[in-house]
Amino acid sequence: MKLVLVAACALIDVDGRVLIAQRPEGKPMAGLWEFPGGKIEQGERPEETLIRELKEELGISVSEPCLAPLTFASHAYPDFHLLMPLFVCRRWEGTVTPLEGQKLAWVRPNRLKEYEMPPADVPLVSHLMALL
Ligand SMILES: Nc1nc2c([nH]c(=O)n2[C@H]2C[C@H](O)[C@@H](COP(=O)(O)OP(=O)(O)OP(=O)(O)O)O2)c(=O)[nH]1
Repeated sequence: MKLVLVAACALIDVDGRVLIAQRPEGKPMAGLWEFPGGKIEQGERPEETLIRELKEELGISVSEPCLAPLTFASHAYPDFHLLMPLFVCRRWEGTVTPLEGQKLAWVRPNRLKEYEMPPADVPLVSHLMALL
């Protein structure tokens, strides 16, 4: 079974809301809501992946000390096993902008369950609720 490493980040605004993004049409799991992030590339550390992805997807600059590890997902999809650390970040520079045409939503943790997420993400929501 292929092991896929993905780094994900819950951005949290001053009101304690969490940013989620809708996976676009044409991608696997299209329409589901996920945490921003992406696959960890060869030679990258997860923090570097997130700094790169948050810039590419959302146009914001994040510095490494602002990325705090929260928990991780370990989930068997039919065709690969996902190992995904989830960081939280409360400070960034710039304005969150959907640069890849994705829909974004700022959601209170107790309402995250109203948004359908990939199965790997479901256990992560309670960790966010406990944090916030
Ligand atoms: N970014 C992110 N990915 C997630 C989450 N939950 C979850 O199962 N995934 C999965 C979906 C994908 O299989 C993988 C992330 O890959 P990706 O978004 O960089 O890539 P992709 O599926 O668009 O595929 P590709 O075109 O880059 O090959 O992790 C999540 O909360 N955030």
